[in-house]
Formats: sequence, structure tokens, C-alpha cells
Amino acid sequence: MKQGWRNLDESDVRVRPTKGTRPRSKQRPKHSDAEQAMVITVDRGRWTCAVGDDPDRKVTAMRARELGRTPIVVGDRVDLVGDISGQTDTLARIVRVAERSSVLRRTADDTDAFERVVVANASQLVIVVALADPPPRPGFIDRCLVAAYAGGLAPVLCLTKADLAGAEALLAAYSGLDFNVVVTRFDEEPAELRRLLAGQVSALVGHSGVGKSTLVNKLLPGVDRATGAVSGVGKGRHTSTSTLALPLPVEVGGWVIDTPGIRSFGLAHVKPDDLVKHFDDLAETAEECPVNCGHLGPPADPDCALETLLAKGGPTADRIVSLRRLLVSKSGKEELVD
Ligand SMILES: Nc1nc2c(ncn2[C@@H]2O[C@H](COP(=O)(O)OP(=O)(O)OP(=O)(O)O)[C@@H](O)[C@H]2O)c(=O)[nH]1
Ligand SMILES: [Zn+2]
Repeated sequence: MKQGWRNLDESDVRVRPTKGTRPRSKQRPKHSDAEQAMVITVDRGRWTCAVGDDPDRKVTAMRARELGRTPIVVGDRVDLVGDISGQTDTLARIVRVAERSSVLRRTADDTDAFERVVVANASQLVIVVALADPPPRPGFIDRCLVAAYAGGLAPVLCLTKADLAGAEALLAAYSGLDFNVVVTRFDEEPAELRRLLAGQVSALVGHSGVGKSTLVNKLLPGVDRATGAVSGVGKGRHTSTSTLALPLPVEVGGWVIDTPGIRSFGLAHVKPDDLVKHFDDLAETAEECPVNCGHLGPPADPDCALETLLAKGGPTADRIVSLRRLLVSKSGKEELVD
């Protein structure tokens, strides 16, 4: 069948259109046999992909020349052509990258305008924080929340090492926000977390030593991510640094994306409005704010429309206080970690 660009279905058309140009009809039929896959890790110009999202159909691929330097990251949905047998020494070609449903971005620090996407299409960001040893850093949590909201990921706060300290004091600070919180400890099954992860693509972030590997090993039996325990064979510990998507057991479904190299989020790319629009109950009022309102209220933003809601008190006021704390954390350099 002759296929012009008008005949393409919506998913074809929405694939990374260059600004102002239509998809070129010439190229499309050439790759009509392409297979869909998810990028599970990236290493020196080679992308490992799971064909059809099947973790057992792993294929190594290169980026087709026509894509130029288009960034392709873990979680990206791609179309593959060429040899997708997955056999040793075979190489497929990535010919398309689908539009992303979410992006976890970071800048090197708060003043650096250069941003990069580190994980694509994750539906949630699991922020792993120990209740003690190391002590929790609210600034880190706030910055992760900002990165999650701004990137379109639902935050989940996972508090580990519940055998060492309680969660009440920490959670009191977040009463104005609505996100899932789970509390775990290494001598108990993370059943609640497993339920939240089921069928989802979840990125995991956390500092070294918070018990992230311990958790991943419980969730994914057989994977054996390196934990802080020194191995018996005398080689010491090996800590992995590359971002990697790991399949949850089939009966659970979904993927966990471990991000061992990511310890902080520079948030230079996030604008106050990027955050406010995710607060459904505040967004409409904030539209009445002056242009470029930072939504912090006086003295920085004396004409912020949220002031009237704040004055009414109640749960909405709590939300404004929480939102403003996140906005401050976004620009608060003293909270930059690592
Ligand atoms: N008391 C207590 N200790 C824990 C718990 N979970 C993990 N630990 C210990 O905390 C240390 C760090 O755990 P890991 O799982 O290696 O932490 P990680 O976040 O993966 O750290 P990196 O491997 O450095 O990235 C280890 O000694 C674990 O045994 C817990 O629930 N309670
Ligand atoms: Zn405002």
C-alpha cells in the first residue's frame, strides 16, 4: 500500500518531529518493519534494548545516522531495524525515538543552563531516604519532589531503615502534599512498595548507603545489585554507576530503573510555573499572578495571587506553604547535595 504522511497513524506522526517540518514520507515505508523496544541501559554509544518490552529479548543497538545526535536515554521507546536477533556480535539500529511521556532531567548545578534527560517515560520517581544512618536530608527530598513534579513523574517517598528511627517527624513536614509514602526495613518484605511498583516504570533515586541496593535485591530476586556489604572473596565492593532498567518479576510486572550515578538534581531548568501547574487546586489562582511571578509571596513576590488563598487557611494554605518550600529549595544553593 502506498503510504504518504497523511496515512500514518498518530503514533508515527508524533515521533520527534523536527520543528516546523512534516514527517518525511520518503523515510517512513523504509522502516515499516521496525520493532518497538525500550532502552534498558546505555554504554559508550551502544544502547541495550528490550524488544517488545520483553526482558528476555535483549538487543544491542546503535543510533541510525539519520537521528544525528538525538539523545536516547534509559526508558526511551524506540523503533529498531536491522538484526534484532539479539545474538552475540549483532547490532540493530535505532531509527525512531517516540515522544516521551515524562522526563527526569538534571543540570550539573543550579547555575548551569545545560540540562540533560537521564530517564525517559518513568511514571514515578521513588525517592529512597534512610530514616537514620545516614540521617534524612529534607533538602534532598524537596529537590527530588521538584524534579518529579516538573518532569511529569508521580513522586513516591520510600523511607528505609525503619528499625532505626520513626517516620513521624519527617512526614509532618509534607502534610500539605499528596504523594505515596512507604516505610521499609531490611528484616521485612517491602510488600507495600511492591504493590506501588506493580505494572509501573519507576525510577529510583537515593544517596549511597540509604539501603537502595538492599531494597532492589528484595524486589528483584536474582539481580544482586551491589550492596554496602563487602563481598567474601576479598575484592571489596563494586558499586555500579550506570543507569539500568530492571524488570520486576513477571507476576508483578513493570520496571525499576536504578540510577546509581545520580546523587543530586540541579534544577536550573525548572521554572516556578512548571511546578505550580501540577498543583491542580492552586494552578487556576496562580494564573492571575503577575507575569514571571515566583509565587513566593512577600517580600519577593508581593502580588502573588496565592496570597488570598493562603489567608483563608486550612489544607489549601498548607499546600501553598509546601509548594513555596519546594520553590525555595529549587533556588536554595545551601541545600545542594554531593
Ligand atoms: N539497620 C538497617 N540497616 C540497613 C537497612 N537496609 C540496609 N541497611 C544497611 O545499610 C548499608 C547500606 O545498604 P545498601 O543497600 O548497600 O545501600 P545503597 O543505598 O545501595 O548504597 P550504595 O550501594 O552505596 O549505593 C548496608 O550495610 C545495609 O546492610 C535497614 O532497613 N535497616
Ligand atoms: Zn504567584
